[in-house]
Amino acid sequence: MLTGTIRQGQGGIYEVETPDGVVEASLRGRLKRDERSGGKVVVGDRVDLESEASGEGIVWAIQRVHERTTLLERRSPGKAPRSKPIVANVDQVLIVFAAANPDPHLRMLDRFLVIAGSSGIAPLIVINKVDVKGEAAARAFFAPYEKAGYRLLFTAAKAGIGVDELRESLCGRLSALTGPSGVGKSSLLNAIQPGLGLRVAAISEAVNKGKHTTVTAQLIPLDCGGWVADTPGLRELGLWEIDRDQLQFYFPEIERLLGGCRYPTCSHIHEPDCAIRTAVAAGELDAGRYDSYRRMVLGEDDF
Ligand SMILES: Nc1nc2c(ncn2[C@@H]2O[C@H](COP(=O)(O)OP(=O)(O)OP(=O)(O)O)[C@@H](O)[C@H]2O)c(=O)[nH]1
Ligand SMILES: [Zn+2]
Repeated sequence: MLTGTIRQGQGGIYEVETPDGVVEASLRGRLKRDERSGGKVVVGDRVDLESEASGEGIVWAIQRVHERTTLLERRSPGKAPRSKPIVANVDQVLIVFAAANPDPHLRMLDRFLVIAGSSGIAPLIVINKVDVKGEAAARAFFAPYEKAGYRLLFTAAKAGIGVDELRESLCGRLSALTGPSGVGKSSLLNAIQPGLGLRVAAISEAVNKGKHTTVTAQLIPLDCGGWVADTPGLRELGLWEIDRDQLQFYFPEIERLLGGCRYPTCSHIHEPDCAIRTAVAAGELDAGRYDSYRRMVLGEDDF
């Protein structure tokens, strides 16, 4: 028996990374029936394999899926909301934005942070292209995020700023990568490990060409151990639905103030004596972050 990690899966055949190398495996028995009824084995899943002799030599069968630590799912809105699992066992979500070129869209960053938070996965915010306007300016601009308690890394892919630190954060872990187009995701990955960005870009390209129904997430192995997952589904932000009354828990700086409002069921939108709105008025809570919260609660955060 072998234990491994699913790196890729298509048409019922899974590529599994094991201590003995990468093998191909397929589902057997109960797992196969589960698959038909909607239960899914996804990229990142840890699985037990058993070998079966066949005419073509040894074939591997997936016998058991280990319990998942986390699961990134895409939740589609609609009358019958469906959730589609994308990647299992992600340790951190890397959210890459540029300090400039393109200018950062903070309301979009907030949306990414809520998705990570609601999935129970630690986000790591990477601010790239700090060479354009300087690192000090970038740090000042993103100060509300540091204050909220998020971890930020400031990088410049070409100048090599922050690249070693980023590599260190990735080694030995399974990281999901996301962020808008043109912020330098591929450039950063190439700086970490030559050729890495190219592999990820090839996946994104297939997705952008509208083939995303057949392209699933893939784990790309790192030389230093661990993987980067390019998760096409994570980019389709409009399709993620988050329970509105849960949103307050995914803004850490709002969550810390909970309990201070007059009404225990306060939505922090219109009620009197709201601790959150009081903090915004006093300049203690970032007005932009609150605006994101408000728009998400009211369903006005489409972009
Ligand atoms: N000044 C500066 N330019 C950068 C930096 N990193 C990347 N770029 C440039 O920004 C542009 C976009 O970089 P990519 O690495 O392709 O960005 P991406 O996020 O992978 O873009 P998509 O593939 O569209 O998602 C390229 O012209 C890069 O040369 C940086 O740190 N500083
Ligand atoms: Zn309130």
